[in-house]
Amino acid sequence: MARYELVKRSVALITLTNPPVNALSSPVRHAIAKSMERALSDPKVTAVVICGENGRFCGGADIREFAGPLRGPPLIPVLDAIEAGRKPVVAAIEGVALGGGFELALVCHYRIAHSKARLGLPEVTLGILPAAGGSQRLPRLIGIPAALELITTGRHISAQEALKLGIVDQVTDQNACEMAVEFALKSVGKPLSSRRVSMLTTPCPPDLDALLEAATMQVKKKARGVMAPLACIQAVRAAATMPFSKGMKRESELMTTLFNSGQAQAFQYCFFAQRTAGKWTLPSGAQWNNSKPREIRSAAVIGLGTMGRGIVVSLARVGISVIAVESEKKLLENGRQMVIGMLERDAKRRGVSASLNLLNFTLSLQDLKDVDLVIEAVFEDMALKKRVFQELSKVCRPTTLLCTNTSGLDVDALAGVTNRPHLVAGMHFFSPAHVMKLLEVVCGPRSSSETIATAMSLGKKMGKVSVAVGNCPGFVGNRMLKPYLDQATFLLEEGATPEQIDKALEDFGFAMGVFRMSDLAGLDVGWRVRKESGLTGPDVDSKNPPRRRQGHRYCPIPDMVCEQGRFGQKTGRGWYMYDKPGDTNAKPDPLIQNLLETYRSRYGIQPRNISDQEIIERCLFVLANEGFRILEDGMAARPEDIDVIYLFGYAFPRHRGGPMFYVSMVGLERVLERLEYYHQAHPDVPHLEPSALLKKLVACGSPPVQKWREYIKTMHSHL
Ligand SMILES: CCCCCCCC(=O)CC(=O)SCCNC(=O)CCNC(=O)[C@H](O)C(C)(C)COP(=O)(O)OP(=O)(O)OC[C@H]1O[C@@H](n2cnc3c(N)ncnc32)[C@H](O)[C@@H]1OP(=O)(O)O
Ligand SMILES: NC(=O)C1=CN([C@@H]2O[C@H](COP(=O)(O)OP(=O)(O)OC[C@H]3O[C@@H](n4cnc5c(N)ncnc54)[C@H](O)[C@@H]3O)[C@@H](O)[C@H]2O)C=CC1
Repeated sequence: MARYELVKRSVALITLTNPPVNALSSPVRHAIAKSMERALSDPKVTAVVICGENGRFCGGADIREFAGPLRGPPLIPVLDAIEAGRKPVVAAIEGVALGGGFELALVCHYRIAHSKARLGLPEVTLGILPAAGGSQRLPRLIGIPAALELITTGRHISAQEALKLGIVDQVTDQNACEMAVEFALKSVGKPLSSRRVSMLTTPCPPDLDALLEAATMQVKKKARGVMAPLACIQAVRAAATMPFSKGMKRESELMTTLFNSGQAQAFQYCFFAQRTAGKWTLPSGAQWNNSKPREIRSAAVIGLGTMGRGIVVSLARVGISVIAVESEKKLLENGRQMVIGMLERDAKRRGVSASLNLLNFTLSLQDLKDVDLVIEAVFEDMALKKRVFQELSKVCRPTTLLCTNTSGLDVDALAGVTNRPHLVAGMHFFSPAHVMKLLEVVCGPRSSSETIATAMSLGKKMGKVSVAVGNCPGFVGNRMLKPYLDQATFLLEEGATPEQIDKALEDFGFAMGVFRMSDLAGLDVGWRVRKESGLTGPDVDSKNPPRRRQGHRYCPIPDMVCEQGRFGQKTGRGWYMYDKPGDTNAKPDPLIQNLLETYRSRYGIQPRNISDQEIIERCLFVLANEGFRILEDGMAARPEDIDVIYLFGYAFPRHRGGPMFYVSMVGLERVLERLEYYHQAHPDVPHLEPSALLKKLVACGSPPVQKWREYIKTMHSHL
């Protein structure tokens, strides 16, 4: 787990050998401790270099070990021994030095980094803090403001920035390890006391309290209810106000609190869930590691509306040439201006030049003869989409992949009108498509493994988190959203207000409650869908029986809001009122209060006090209940995929781990019991009826979420 060799006759070279990221697992910590002992006790050795195999210094603690009790030597004494040693130790940083890996570098007396290396303390993103001395050493090395920013955000920095901040001593374009050996030889005999970071005094700014207060306000605003950034600030305060040994004690206490909070488990679950989601499988046995994606050099996007523009930007900025198609000259010109503006702003932000030369705009599908892949993003209208796919089928070469960005229509029905159903799949982006990280890759029953591999790999290339899902109405994300939104409006009928429901969800951790979010997205979108599916509109008999449509409870309040021309932020009125159209500051609107009161009295509904607990349970348990049904139906391969979809597509709070992880933490038995209770109270809401899988899991002793797959295995899978 670490190789020891003597180089240049007097330098002990310790190479961490724990692929893929040289994480500090128990055997690695053990090997470092033993190697250091050997180097310090060998009189031939005058200096030490620590590096990592395969061009990666160290990715930090082995996160998998956090799930169990500590085994092997604890990290802190191993690090302390390096710093205290009487021979100079140089860290040769290539690839990454993250978390415990960065802390390992901080105890070395010198740090040499390769110009492409990235450094950081990402612990906060795992719900913890740098607890192997990082929160105490970094402020001593670079001062409070810079350390505070790095520790509370977990941001990775470049070697150049690390040099500027004084974290590394030298940056090289050459082999960092060889440079470090030369550097180590030159350091022999030089005094080490000023190189021991723990011995430095933290440079303390005069306005320390104000600085920490401002940081506290900032993190509270950015990450509602998340404990780790606040603990990071307290640890940095300790570095500023306490001697090193006391600061270490404080760091350790804060770490223990975070570890026992449940939030750390949720964050760490998210880390692995995100990586698991890329590992797709199809019923044919084809999967991520046995299917080859095609390389996509050119693509076309049809429709330059809200979604199409963002998709064009996502493709062009990773070097794919794009032909963008619209139906009318004016719309094409408008789309062109928008896309160019978006690409230019994006390039400016990233400090690169905009790849405008990759763009072509046309009104004719005939121009798509030679593209490798097409993404259709026209209106959500099956007849229109079928016409487009038939046309594409004729125009594009037979090997071109045809994808649709539909948010819920039958991908296989579209495949069926083409001459290449195996090359058709869904690529469901989220709005705004150039910003949102999620991509649902919809696998139709006839999509080939190469098609899925290509869509997944293209998603990755565009920087998306891609999740393979089955072909059912709404796929995974939107299918689950419907019962969640329904519950929110049922709660309005029963006595709650939009403000109350939003506050409960925001206190839970969502950046925006369901009504504020709907105002942002636009209320007309859902209204159009409801009209098209016959749930509302002039032809629907809304009185007979009232508040029931297509056999189930139906809440017409969202339709009534839309009938008043209130489409959300863009019209300056929605569930809330805004000072002017486009404004984002939502204020409670007395007209909505009136509407709700009139509605309740018309239907003889006695409003009742609804607790925040009921809001959370009804909205989120029903969300997860649909997730269980999706797993039963084989439309998602595992609960982790559902959670990743909700984390990246619907901003589910990360410290709750996603809807499926959240209910597993609440306890499946309790969730089942509450769903049964609510279903009894509202028998006309089928989504409240506990799913068979939830019942099965409870009957099997409520296994942890990572084990659910074993119970789903026997069921029919579309993935
Ligand atoms: C009271 C005292 C207590 C003291 C406690 C001390 C506590 C600490 O010491 C604190 C810590 O370090 S916490 C860990 C901090 N490090 C990180 O957050 C880095 C996590 N990794 C990354 O960012 C990327 O993998 C990275 C940028 C490194 C590489 O990205 P890539 O895209 O190239 O590769 P991935 O697909 O992300 O990863 C490849 C495989 O490696 C697994 N992995 C990565 N980092 C890991 C890590 N740190 N621990 C365990 N497994 C890790 C990853 O899951 C993936 O596995 P497979 O999916 O199975 O291939
Ligand atoms: N808006 C959203 O938040 C999301 C929408 N989607 C899906 O993306 C698709 C597009 O939605 P939006 O961009 O919101 O719609 P949009 O109404 O903003 O844009 C659609 C565009 O397609 C163009 N178009 C229509 N027929 C065309 C044709 N035959 N050839 C070329 N262009 C044509 C229209 O002129 C319009 O500019 C829909 O299937 C929708 O369900 C998916 C995810 C999120």
